[in-house]
Amino acid sequence: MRLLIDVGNTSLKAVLWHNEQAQPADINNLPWLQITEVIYACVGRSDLLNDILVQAASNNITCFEAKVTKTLGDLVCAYEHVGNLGIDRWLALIAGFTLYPNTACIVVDAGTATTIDVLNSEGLHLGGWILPGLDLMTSSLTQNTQRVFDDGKTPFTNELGKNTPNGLKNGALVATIGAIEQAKLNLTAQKTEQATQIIFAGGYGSLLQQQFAGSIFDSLLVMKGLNYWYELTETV
Ligand SMILES: Nc1ncnc2c1ncn2[C@@H]1O[C@H](COP(=O)(O)OP(=O)(O)O)[C@@H](O)[C@H]1O
Ligand SMILES: CC(C)(COP(=O)(O)O)[C@@H](O)C(=O)NCCC(=O)O
Ligand SMILES: [K+]
Repeated sequence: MRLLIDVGNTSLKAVLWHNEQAQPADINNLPWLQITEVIYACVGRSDLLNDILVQAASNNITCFEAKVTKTLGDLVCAYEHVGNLGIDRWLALIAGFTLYPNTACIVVDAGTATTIDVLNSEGLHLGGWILPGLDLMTSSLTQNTQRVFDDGKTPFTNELGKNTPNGLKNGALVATIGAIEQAKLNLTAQKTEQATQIIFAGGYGSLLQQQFAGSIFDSLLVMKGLNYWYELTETV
């Protein structure tokens, strides 16, 4: 059984991977006797991992930290300085490429930040964008203006706003939708014949997925990426 950990900027997520399936993990009560290895990725506070890594060491369990490399199999990273790309983005790309081989993908991870990454059907990462996540978009406006307010109950929809919370929430949503639409243009410019698969992950992934017909939401995308990263890296 593998322990997979993804430390984001809002929360640490952990699952136990066994028989090709994820089970929820209680990080305060881990079944160390059954864990064979720990594989983790961190873009958030690395100190959140200290306790778990100490426990793993005292149980003689090896820990692997996933890192971005220029290539992984046929997948090629767009960044010149690959160490600057968020590992969560790379893992989501690894999962997208593995789950949808020979298919152009737009991978959207909507958490604290919303990242949008474009991958062509050959596995070439063309690049991407980092946007404030939906909550950061709205809070940056309410915190830096006198009169823009949220009421804590208005949902995000794609309609025109007719009051302030509506204008605020919907503005954040359509800005994000617009960026994803813009990402699609980068693939049509590449004359990709096959349809593009849009894949969503992250806390707001499910909400965004509903805006794009034919797209999918995979709450475990980064975890699957961790598993594939480990399997592909070990065999190289
Ligand atoms: N059902 C949900 N579960 C978790 N987070 C959610 C949910 N709906 C919206 N969110 C928002 O998603 C963000 C957290 O997403 P997550 O992918 O865990 O972030 P990160 O990877 O940055 O830690 C927060 O802004 C949170 O308010
Ligand atoms: C963009 C991110 C903050 C997203 O993190 P998250 O919203 O998942 O917490 C993370 O991928 C990151 O720190 N990236 C480094 C910069 C880059 O990817 O270019
Ligand atoms: K993200």
